[in-house]
Amino acid sequence: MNIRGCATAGVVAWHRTLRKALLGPNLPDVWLPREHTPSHTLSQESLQRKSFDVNLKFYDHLKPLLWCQHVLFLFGCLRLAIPLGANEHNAVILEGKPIAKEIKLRVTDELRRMKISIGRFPRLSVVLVGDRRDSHTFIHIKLKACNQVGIETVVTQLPENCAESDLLDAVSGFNLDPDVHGIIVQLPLPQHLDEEKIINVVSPEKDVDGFHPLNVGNLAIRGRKPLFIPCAPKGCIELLLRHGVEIKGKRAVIIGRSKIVGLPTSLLLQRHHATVSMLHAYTKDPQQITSEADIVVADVGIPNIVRGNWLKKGAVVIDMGSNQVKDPSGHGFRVSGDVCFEEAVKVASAITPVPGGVGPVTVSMLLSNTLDSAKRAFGMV
Ligand SMILES: NC(=O)C1=CN([C@@H]2O[C@H](COP(=O)(O)OP(=O)(O)OC[C@H]3O[C@@H](n4cnc5c(N)ncnc54)[C@H](OP(=O)(O)O)[C@@H]3O)[C@@H](O)[C@H]2O)C=CC1
Ligand SMILES: Nc1nc(=O)c2c([nH]1)NC[C@@H]1CN(c3ccc(C(=O)N[C@@H](CCC(=O)O)C(=O)O)cc3)C=[N+]21
Repeated sequence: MNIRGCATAGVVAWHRTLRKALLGPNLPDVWLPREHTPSHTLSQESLQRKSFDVNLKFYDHLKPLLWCQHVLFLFGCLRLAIPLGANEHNAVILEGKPIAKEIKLRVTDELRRMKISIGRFPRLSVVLVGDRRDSHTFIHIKLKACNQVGIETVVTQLPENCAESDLLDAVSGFNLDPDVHGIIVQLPLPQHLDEEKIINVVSPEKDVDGFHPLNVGNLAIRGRKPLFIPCAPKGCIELLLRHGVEIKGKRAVIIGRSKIVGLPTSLLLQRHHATVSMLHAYTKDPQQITSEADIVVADVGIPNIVRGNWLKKGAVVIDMGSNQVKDPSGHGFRVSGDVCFEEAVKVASAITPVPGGVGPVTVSMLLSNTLDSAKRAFGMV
């Protein structure tokens, strides 16, 4: 596949008053029966209409000037002659940072009240095996966020070649510790360790990643409620809902079927009554299938694999990719999404940026899950 380099374009941030979303620190119920499923106000059509309205207003202002067809013609020629700049597109930019900020404030406030009322606070234990650059980056981001809101953290770092029993012992220790409310084992693990075995050992009550089979199973089956929903998929849905993107009845394509993102995102989108297709490494003609989707979620781990010509005009694009790539300048690394932003932004009606899209919301969901876990442990729910 031809994957062209595609730098993330600088874009005008689009801010919209944040509506109270359905998923947040208090995890309101998304498992309502069909008649109660909220319909969201800003559909894709209206997202498109919104940008169209902006264009109309722009031309309204120009109307007095465009007093004859000659001027119009001249303007048209000029317009065509100037190459489209990075900001001249119609897609709404689905910013994640303001959402993450708001969730963090709510978590901070709840934690403050928790400390005042019972003098206790949540603690998150993080287990890191090996020395992967990206794992270090992700853990640094999570620890920083915990520190900002007042969640205590404990990090256990094991060497790349550690024995499976060392890792199992570390997790079991955290399971037994009543002062630990959340446990994450950073993935991926080195090849010699059995990922599924480790995940099975994490107590489902402390599984703030939502990867334990009990939590995944309860997410998968209609009418059941998991203790935790995985953070990135929860962030994806939160972002869609807060930006008023209608999910019900829409065709969603998820590229990637990982347990961290793709699979649970498909389950959540189905909970919200989307019709979901899953694409993976063996899918034939992913471009054709993706081009039929109203909502596209990219979770592949390959920079810029999703090109502009994969997308239906007006699709909503959620780029979950967070790939560290060497900076073209030769100095250090930068983060790149799975979607070629520069191309997609011209076709989509709304798109998440990388960085600053789903990533920060994912991290705020980890804080929210840890808070929920502590509340359950303290009998506050
Ligand atoms: N923003 C966020 O909050 C988060 C971002 N991420 C990012 O998401 C990306 C993916 O991570 P993760 O889910 O852990 O990755 P995995 O490697 O676990 O999964 C990748 C998926 O992509 C599929 N795939 C691989 N190549 C192709 C292809 N050519 N066409 C279609 N599908 C393909 C694989 O298919 P198959 O199953 O057949 O192998 C697999 O299902 C990374 O960039 C990661 O950093 C991850 C978590 C959170
Ligand atoms: N047990 C486990 N749980 C995870 O949740 C988990 C994991 N393992 N392994 C790896 C993936 C990846 N992941 C991300 C988290 C935050 C950003 C994030 O905040 N990204 C920033 C940029 C980050 C950067 O600068 O590199 C952004 O998009 O703005 C991205 C990706 C969680 N994961």
